Amino acid sequence: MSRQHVTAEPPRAGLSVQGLTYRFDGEEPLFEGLDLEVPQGQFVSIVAASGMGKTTLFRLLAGLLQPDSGTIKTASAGLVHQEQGAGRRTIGYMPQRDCLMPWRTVLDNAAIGLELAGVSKREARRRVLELLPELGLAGTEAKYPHELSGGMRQRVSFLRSLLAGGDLLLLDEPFSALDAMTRVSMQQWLLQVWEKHRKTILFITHDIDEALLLSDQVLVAASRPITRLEPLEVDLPRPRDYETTLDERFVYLKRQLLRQLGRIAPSGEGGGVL
Ligand SMILES: Nc1ncnc2c1ncn2[C@@H]1O[C@H](COP(=O)(O)OP(=O)(O)OP(=O)(O)O)[C@@H](O)[C@H]1O
Repeated sequence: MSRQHVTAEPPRAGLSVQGLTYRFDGEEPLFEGLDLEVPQGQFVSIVAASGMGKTTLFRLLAGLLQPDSGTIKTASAGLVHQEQGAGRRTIGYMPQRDCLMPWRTVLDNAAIGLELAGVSKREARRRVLELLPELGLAGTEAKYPHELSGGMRQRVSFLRSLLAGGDLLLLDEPFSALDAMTRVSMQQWLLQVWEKHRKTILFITHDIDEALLLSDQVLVAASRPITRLEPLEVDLPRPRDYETTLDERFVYLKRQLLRQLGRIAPSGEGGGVL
């Protein structure tokens, strides 16, 4: 993309949040006047300490909770919390645990988001079968969740969100329950899938290396209530793979990010996972 083009046409927002304020009944506020803009097709991660409200933010974005005030818009859905049905259908929400239904096969688990959005069972199954090989799930369509590894279950869960989410995917610590080796291979897998589909992704993680490896931008929440998210641009070239984590630039960005997080972690704590 040329510089001139970027100047003339700023990227369209995949997600635009303005003035978001929310508190649970009788609790301290979690968000106060929060603005958040995610350009369409970007991969953006949110890193924050436990209990700051990341999952609550996703539930607000998905339309599962109603903000006290503020607006939430996606590229095609318009106002999420006012056009509830339409808003929910265009956002794919992948929670921490895979939530696959044990009595449904891979095919039917992956297809359910489309079916709930009104797509016929036949068409939903066709779309799932088309994507299974690309997602490393060829030949698993008739299997049940208990017959799959943890990584495979997360791939099925991701596929369900990918198919259901028109233009925005919310991924809430999708790899946190996986062992270290599987986690690394799932990160590489997600990079490849995302580079092909280029959906707008908002990704929650406690893992700094994971955030830097995957993202175009990392957002840091430094204080509670969250009034702003401090951005760090991750200008590492793509395609990326695990070797990217050894680049000098990666290490530089990691230092920057740790500094930003220093505001919420005691100084001297330089670990990779919050
Ligand atoms: N239904 C609820 N009613 C009241 N308080 C809640 C409810 N759900 C969450 N909370 C509180 O809101 C705060 C934020 O919770 P949330 O799960 O969004 O945090 P988080 O940043 O995702 O945490 P973690 O990283 O540990 O998953 C916590 O203090 C939590 O106890």
